[in-house]
Amino acid sequence: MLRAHAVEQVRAAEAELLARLPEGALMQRAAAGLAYAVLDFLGSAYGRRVLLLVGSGDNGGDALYAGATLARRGVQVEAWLLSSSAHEGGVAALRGAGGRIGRPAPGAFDVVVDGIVGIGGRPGLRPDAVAALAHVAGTPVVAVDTPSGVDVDTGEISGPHVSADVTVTFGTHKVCHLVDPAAQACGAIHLVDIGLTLPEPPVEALQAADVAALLPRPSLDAQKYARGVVGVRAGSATYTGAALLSVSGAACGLAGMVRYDGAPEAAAMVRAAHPEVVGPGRVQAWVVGSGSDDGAEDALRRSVADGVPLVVDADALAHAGLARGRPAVLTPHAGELARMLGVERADVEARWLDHARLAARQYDAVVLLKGRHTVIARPDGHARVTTAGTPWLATAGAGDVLGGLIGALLAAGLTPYDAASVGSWLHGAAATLAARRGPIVASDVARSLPALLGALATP
Ligand SMILES: NC(=O)C1=CN([C@@H]2O[C@H](COP(=O)(O)OP(=O)(O)OC[C@H]3O[C@@H](n4cnc5c(N)ncnc54)[C@H](OP(=O)(O)O)[C@@H]3O)[C@@H](O)[C@H]2O)[C@@H](O)CC1
Ligand SMILES: [K+]
Repeated sequence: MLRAHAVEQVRAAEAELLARLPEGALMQRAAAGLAYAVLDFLGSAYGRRVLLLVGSGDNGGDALYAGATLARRGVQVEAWLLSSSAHEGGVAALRGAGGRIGRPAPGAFDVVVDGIVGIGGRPGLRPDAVAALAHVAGTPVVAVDTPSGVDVDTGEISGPHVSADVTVTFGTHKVCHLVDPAAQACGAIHLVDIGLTLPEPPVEALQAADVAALLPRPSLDAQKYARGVVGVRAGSATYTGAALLSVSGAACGLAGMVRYDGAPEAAAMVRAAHPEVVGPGRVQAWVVGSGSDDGAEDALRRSVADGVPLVVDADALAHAGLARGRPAVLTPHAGELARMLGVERADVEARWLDHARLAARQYDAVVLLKGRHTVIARPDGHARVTTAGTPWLATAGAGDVLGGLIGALLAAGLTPYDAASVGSWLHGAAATLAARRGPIVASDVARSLPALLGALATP
């Protein structure tokens, strides 16, 4: 599990460790990891030029000590101090190693190291930092701990900030490394272990091993009903494709049986494409809403009346209040969530985590907010972020496949929170697998699921 902690938790863990270590030891660990990450990025040391942008705190200290290590390896290191004060030990170390302090000499740099602010920074950048970044625009950036200027605990961006190619962080991930839009400003993330002992994090991201451990597997004496029956109430005479795609996600093999309950035109197409799918009857989970047109409210009412877990998607989200307090996963994109909360879409896109949590609380259900990094929030505020995926997944009908897949996981007995986060991860990973062969459409995602599940050792 990839865990993202709050600054307050990191500070407490740091204090506990600092009390047991010689002075400066923790910063040396961080700086050593940073120096090797920069060397790795450069690919060689001798004759390369690195500019450190240094703020007043320990974030700048990390950059300066790492700069000293790089200078000793033959890198030409210059440090541009952006504040009237800078970490004294770090400045002395860089000078001692032959680094230069002051405004940068003319000529191009191979890398800029952003040591302006880390977890002690307030969102936004001061004018000096903005001017310094403009001066080196176009040079690759390695950010120390966090890209300066982003809001570390929320992933929000409210002013100028650094956009990094790599972010080297210490001890644990922070929320801004996972949650957009800040996560997009991090580039690739490299975690350096510095020995912190941390409590449960507020945000986490499932990894392949977590997904494999949570996947439902048939028992030795399995029978189809016990493995779970998932029912799909999606699609209509007008939107037959939504029925097919939702069923293709549900028919991933993770539940024992799929039932389809919808318009005869759609049902005929579903039967032709998926002969194993049967008609309406008892189910352990319902998937409701995609392409349901004006039948969405009725479909959701009937599904809620069954008392089983639900996936509420698309047209049914306008009636999501019917599912309040039920074991349910609501799967809006930003526009749908904005309508559910009565806010602007731009507000949701500026504050993903906050809005996903707000909706989860308000609807008393798990909310899966679809985006580049999908956020899954529980009513108690705990959240997971899906980092598996590919930009090719931004394609019509992909959400239908996701709804069906989550429904299968619910029917198989996963909690709504696990079903949503495992389903979202599988969906992203299946799309990534499919996109190896070229551009994809939604049905390619469903078609890639068996190979992905096989690789995760399902049987
Ligand atoms: N925790 C750990 O385990 C470890 C932490 N380590 C490292 O320490 C870092 C945290 O260091 P930190 O606490 O000194 O804070 P930091 O981020 O350098 O900011 C400091 C000062 O910046 C200023 N400032 C604020 N906002 C600003 C802005 N927008 N733009 C410009 N300036 C701004 C403000 O001072 P002011 O100028 O307002 O007086 C503030 O006090 C952490 O990210 C990691 O790199 C590792 O070495 C070892 C393990
Ligand atoms: K930084």
